[in-house]
Amino acid sequence: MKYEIFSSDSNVITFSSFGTLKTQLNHIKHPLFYSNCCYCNTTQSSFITETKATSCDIRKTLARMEDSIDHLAFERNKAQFDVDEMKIVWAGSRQDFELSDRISRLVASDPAFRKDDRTTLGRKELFKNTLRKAAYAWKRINELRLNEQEAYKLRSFVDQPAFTDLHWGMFVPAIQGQGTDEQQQKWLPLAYRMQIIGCYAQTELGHGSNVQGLETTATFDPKTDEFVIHNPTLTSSKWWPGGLGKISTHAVVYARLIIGGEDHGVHGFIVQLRSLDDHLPLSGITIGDIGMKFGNAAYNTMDNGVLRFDHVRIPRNQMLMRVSQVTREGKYVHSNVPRQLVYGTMVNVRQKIVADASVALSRAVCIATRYSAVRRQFGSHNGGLETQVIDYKTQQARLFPLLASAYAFRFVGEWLKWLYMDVTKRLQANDFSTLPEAHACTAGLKSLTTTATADGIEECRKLCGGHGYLCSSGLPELFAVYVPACTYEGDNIVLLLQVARYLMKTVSQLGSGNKPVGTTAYMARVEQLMQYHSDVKKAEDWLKPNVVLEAFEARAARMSVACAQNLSKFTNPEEGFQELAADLVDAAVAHCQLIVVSKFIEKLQQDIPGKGVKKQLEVLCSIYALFLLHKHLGDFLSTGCINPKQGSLASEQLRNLYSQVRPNAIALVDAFNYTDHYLGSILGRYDGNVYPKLYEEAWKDPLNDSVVPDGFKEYIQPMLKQQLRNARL
Ligand SMILES: Cc1cc2nc3c(=O)[nH]c(=O)nc-3n(C[C@H](O)[C@H](O)[C@H](O)COP(=O)(O)OP(=O)(O)OC[C@H]3O[C@@H](n4cnc5c(N)ncnc54)[C@H](O)[C@@H]3O)c2cc1C
Repeated sequence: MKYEIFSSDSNVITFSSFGTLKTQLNHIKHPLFYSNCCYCNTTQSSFITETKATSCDIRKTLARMEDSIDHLAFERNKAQFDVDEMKIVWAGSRQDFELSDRISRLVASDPAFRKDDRTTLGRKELFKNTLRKAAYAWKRINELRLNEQEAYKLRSFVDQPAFTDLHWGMFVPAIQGQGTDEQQQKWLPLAYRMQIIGCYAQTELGHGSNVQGLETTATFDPKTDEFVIHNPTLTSSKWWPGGLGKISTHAVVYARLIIGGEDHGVHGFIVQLRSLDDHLPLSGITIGDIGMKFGNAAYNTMDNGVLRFDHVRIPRNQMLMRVSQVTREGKYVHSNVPRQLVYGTMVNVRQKIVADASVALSRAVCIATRYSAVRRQFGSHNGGLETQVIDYKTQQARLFPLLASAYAFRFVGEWLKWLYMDVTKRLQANDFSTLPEAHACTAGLKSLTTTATADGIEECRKLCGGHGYLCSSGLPELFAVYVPACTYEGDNIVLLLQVARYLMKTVSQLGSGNKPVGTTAYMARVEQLMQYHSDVKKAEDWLKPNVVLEAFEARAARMSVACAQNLSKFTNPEEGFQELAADLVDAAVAHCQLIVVSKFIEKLQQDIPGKGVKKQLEVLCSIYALFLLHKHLGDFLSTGCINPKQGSLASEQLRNLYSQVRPNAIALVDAFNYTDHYLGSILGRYDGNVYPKLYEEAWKDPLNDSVVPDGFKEYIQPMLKQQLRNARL
């Protein structure tokens, strides 16, 4: 089909494949199309209009029209549920939805937050661009008088890691959690107004996971009533803290407290690093950035830093003294505030990481799902359309479990937020009974969700074929920014080993009257779970929440019990723990997967309004659980929880579920309500107008600034002309 427009400058503009032109003409009501538009009234195969507009006007108008076409409308029309209601479920509440929606649009519509050229910037330019955005964001936060939650949202939608993340996310909470009332009164108002900027300096060149191995010292000098902060070795240099390299004026520095030659272990100290006037490092301090990190742009917007102290003195009252104190006389005393309070802060930080995992995974899934509906490969008959790649069963089997995981992580994150509030309330009432379990549970969920998200983003990149590898797909940068989440705030394996220790302790106490609590409560039924055999007889049986839950409980309990039995064979339990570490990690993963599955099921027991919304969530919940069962079939079979036939029935059911998700896939990712700005992906554009935009984007690359590249004359021409021997290389 061919469409022609004759313009006043006698140009004929020809267009093909304008299937939706007619509806668009009615919608746009551009004066250009009011007269002589025979296409609107006839069914003939060409569209001819004469107009006084110039060809340039027409091209622009048609480009605008093209932009207003929703290429995914036919997919959206297939949805069997109320997307607006799902948006509210995803956001947590109507209020949360409205807040997110408002702030994300505010950021998206402000050209100062543009980020489409970010991956082509050099490090210095990129860093300056980050500083400008951070300062502008802070200005807008103040101008608009945003509250804490709104300000947090604004910073996240700006979507560019910056020193402010550490200031608000680590420095402020460290003082809130570990500072005395007096210290909080002194430092927090300065931090809240950003009159000082802080970071969290724990990790050293030689030690990260093993915090007790830190070497920086803080030696008390009773003569001057000061601590002397010092780095005795190269490996004791602080290394990694975000915001430290170039920006922070202050840091919470973790160092070994030494009094009268006695080592009292690692404590936190507030240390000023740079002058508040000229930003130069204070005397005795060496400080800088640790260098480029993985990926283009990505986390290179952050100044992760190196820091060394050469006998730097700070007043005694800058040790964070909520839990333990050093008196004027140099006595080390514990306050009456319990040490476990520190774990409360950790629970808070980790629950935020779990919430962030669902956001990062859902962004990647949104991009891959939309693009999979746009992309067509093979399957054309008689010149018809090729198959959308989302219709390939292999694509569905890779993509839909990730979609389900994004929802699963969203709900477990929501539950963790509740858990943190519950723990806080209990701590205030001096009830520490649930703290170890909450601590193990958040450590495990941090590990599980960040690992699955990092792997999931990479899978989404592959799901987008070659174009997924382009920076303009948004996926390489998303991956590069996200992947260190597997390492910071606790290496994921080290965390799983902590969970395993907690599980072994729980198993060892079974029958002792110490009842397992919270997420380990199922262990109380260990005898029953050891006898369990699934009674699944047909594929649909796997849709029953209780059937799934019992299988997951039995698998987790049996893996823990097996580890405990194997451990008991070792005379030295620590040696046994090291030897069996890989099995222990598997047991911890099984336990954490059970938590996610059970929290998804619990969510479905709530009243969820909106046409078809609950049904969709039920499908996703079953996909999440059965996908895990399929992936870890070896665990379920070797522990004897299910038999091979039941395993293949689960796979059969999974295939059915994928078919049920297919018509709803686009609407399910629309429910995340991400703006195109936030997604930052041409492949994931809401309107699905992928190809023209990819084409346009290519020409914006700095390499295309000139037709003949810089360097041609010196290096390529001599090669072509066989003159390399004389060339100055
Ligand atoms: C982007 C980024 C930002 C960061 N920001 C900050 C910050 O703001 N402030 C800060 O203080 N730090 C920060 N860090 C540091 C981070 O917290 C540490 O890197 C992290 O704690 C891991 O410690 P590590 O690097 O020493 O790893 P290691 O512990 O050396 O890990 C190396 C390997 O050994 C394994 N391993 C270690 N111990 C064990 C064990 N007991 N059993 C089995 N395997 C083990 C690990 O699984 C891993 O595979 C940041 C790191 C990154 C990457």
